[in-house]
Amino acid sequence: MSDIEISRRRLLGTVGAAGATGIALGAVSGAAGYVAAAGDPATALATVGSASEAFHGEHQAGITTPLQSRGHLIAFDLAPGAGRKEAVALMRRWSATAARLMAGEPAGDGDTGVALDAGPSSLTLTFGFGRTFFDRTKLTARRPVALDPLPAFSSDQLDPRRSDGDLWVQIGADDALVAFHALRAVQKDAGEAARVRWQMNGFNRSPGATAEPMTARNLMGQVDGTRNPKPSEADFDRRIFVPSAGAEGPYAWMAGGSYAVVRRIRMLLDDWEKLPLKEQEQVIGRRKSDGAPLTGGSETTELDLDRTSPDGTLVIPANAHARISAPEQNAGAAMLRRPYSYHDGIAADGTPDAGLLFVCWQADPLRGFVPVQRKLDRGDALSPFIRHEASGLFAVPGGPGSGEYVGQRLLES
Ligand SMILES: C=CC1=C(C)c2cc3[nH]c(cc4nc(cc5[nH]c(cc1n2)c(C)c5CCC(=O)O)C(CCC(=O)O)=C4C)c(C)c3C=C
Ligand SMILES: [Fe+2]
Repeated sequence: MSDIEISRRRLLGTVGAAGATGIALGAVSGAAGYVAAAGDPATALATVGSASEAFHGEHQAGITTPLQSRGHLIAFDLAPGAGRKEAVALMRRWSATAARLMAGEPAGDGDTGVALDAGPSSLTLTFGFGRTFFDRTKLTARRPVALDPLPAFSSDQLDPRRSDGDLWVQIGADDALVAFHALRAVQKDAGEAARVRWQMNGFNRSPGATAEPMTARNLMGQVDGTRNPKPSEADFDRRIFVPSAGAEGPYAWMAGGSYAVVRRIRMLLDDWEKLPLKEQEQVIGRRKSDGAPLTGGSETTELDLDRTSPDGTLVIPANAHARISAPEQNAGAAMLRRPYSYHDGIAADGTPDAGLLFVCWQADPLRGFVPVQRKLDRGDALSPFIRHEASGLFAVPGGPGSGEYVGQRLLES
């Protein structure tokens, strides 16, 4: 066992016990620590590092996991000459690394030490296969129809170099160093087998930044995620995950899996921020302050899509984003949105290169992203303020069982 392994294991053991008594991680690692009484908001801050997500299970982690504060999305292409054999070895390496890192252990020999002193911090690594992966590995017969290319949308301005890819990895963590540590480990594990095609880095609010857990805000300042399907809802699994029951035939390997649509959506913030508050609210159909529908109530109140003002106009405009994207307006089409914000500095034209790394999950993109985006593309009031710049669609297999690696049921079928 390396020195790094010993010190991280020891630390985690201590934090596990400390979490129960409310002692901050900082106190354990020797930084300026404090003792918080149970129920004190400071207790929540103290537990950020010690929270962990399971690597094994029916579904991969990072789908229903609450939004983490840091994210990296990376697509890889298999190297020239690499095929199924190299893909198997790579998925084995990535899975072993993910299992270790998510448990708060070092990556193995040659660990960079970047995550030393930190707990797992809700780290997740989620792996997916793009359409081109199946040709490269001669598994075309096992490629699901759901991976057919997304249709072109009239407002798309997609950069092919930052789109698609053979393999996709989503990394999320509630600590920037823990996320970066995992990113480097994944890149190193790729070795000679795969090359980075594109990488995007994102963020969300840090846990503990608000007095109580709240729906996230995006860089336009809107409360974003209110009407996401909830795991407690009866139809959640059916909407988000490929059913396990009766899964057989060439696509049985996707049982318990999900399809991720990834869109890098630039926000034209200089234009948006000039728009008066009232007009911003009309664009979405919800209040900016608390996310409540313009028809009243609180964030979770149902939208009253039929309500009109005394002058006869709809209170939630016909082209409001929340109206157009609602499942009731799209034959029930729904998806789990799990985005990260991004900011890559100032573009050549002097405007912020910032927006949303929109990631959404569904059992079938044709009953999730595609019909909703078709509708939005035709008349969403938000369209003048956003630009879709990159796109990807990935088949994300179910979670690995004990002793399995991610994608084993595809690669060894
Ligand atoms: C095709 C799918 C969608 C894209 C692309 C999209 C981009 C996008 N959305 C916002 C901000 C908000 N979206 C909201 C709701 C909402 N959006 C979609 C789909 C896409 N959004 C759905 C399915 C829903 C839920 C509709 C419903 O069930 O009623 C909201 C309102 C609050 C909420 O429910 O989350 C906001 C705000 C931005 C800024 C954006 C691109 C940058
Ligand atoms: Fe939206």
